[in-house]
Amino acid sequence: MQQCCRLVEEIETMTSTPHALRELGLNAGKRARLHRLLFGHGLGNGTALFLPYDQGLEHGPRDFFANPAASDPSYILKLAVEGGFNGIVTQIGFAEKLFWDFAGEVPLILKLNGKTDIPSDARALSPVHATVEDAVRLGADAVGYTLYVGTPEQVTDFEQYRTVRADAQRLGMPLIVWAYPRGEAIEAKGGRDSFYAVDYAARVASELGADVVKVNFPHPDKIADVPEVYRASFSAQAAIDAVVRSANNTLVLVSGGSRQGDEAMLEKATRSMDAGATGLIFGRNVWQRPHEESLRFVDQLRKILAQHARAR
Ligand SMILES: O=P(O)(O)OC[C@H]1O[C@](O)(COP(=O)(O)O)[C@@H](O)[C@@H]1O
Repeated sequence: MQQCCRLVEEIETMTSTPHALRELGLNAGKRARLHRLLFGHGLGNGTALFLPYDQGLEHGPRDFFANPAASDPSYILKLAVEGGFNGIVTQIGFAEKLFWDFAGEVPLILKLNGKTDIPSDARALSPVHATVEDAVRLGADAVGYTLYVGTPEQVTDFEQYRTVRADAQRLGMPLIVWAYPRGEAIEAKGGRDSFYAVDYAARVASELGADVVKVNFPHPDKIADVPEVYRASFSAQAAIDAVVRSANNTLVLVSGGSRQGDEAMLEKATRSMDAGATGLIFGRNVWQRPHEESLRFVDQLRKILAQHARAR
């Protein structure tokens, strides 16, 4: 019994240490761009608030029903500038045709792959349709790649990812991996939001050389993989702490997900930053509401980030 309590205590005191940028072993280009993203925009304190805008591809126009104005990318760009975001994530189409209007005002993260949700997720694979060279040409400060961890297409995904990673390394472009567990095998092990799946995906991204990993917040009740001895004290905070630890020297961004109440989102944000995450990447929870309300919500998120400055 005593031994068990000691183990629980030891794990609980292994708090996640946020890494300083200079400790990450990045090449000069990656470090310069990440520095610009984290210290030259947003609050400029090393934390980040990113605005993802690829849901029109990933989910379809239904995501804009709650706030039809948000289907216009110019509306979102304006929101990103007014909200003081560290960057906006778009696919190549909007980056090519619309971004020039706001060039330099808000950093671009070019998403290199993406898919629709029309076919089932059982064999999910996100095809690449833009290159790291496109990102350089468009003045982007990072690229994004969705890696579906656990699907039968994982082998192809890893091969595709290898080329992107090598290009990003060569061109000094920070690589943000959307580490998303998917497929039947994952469902059988507790589901895409289980602790097992999210924690494993964070580790995979880190081992495969991601500079930044984007994860969903793990569901604290889905903890099948947590050793019995630790289970009784397992909490939402312990779950996200462990995920940040698994990401190791890869910076962590926590995803928003579908629209929830503000209280739940602010709690998720606080827990993530307390765990050592670098920042948040919230889309639908920001723009599926009227403009002024979006800005008020962003302001609350910024207050949380302001309390969690990170080292250079
Ligand atoms: O695969 P999912 O969970 O349906 O969601 C994917 C979407 O979520 C994001 O990763 C984050 O955006 P949200 O904050 O709107 O969830 C988007 O980049 C992407 O379009």
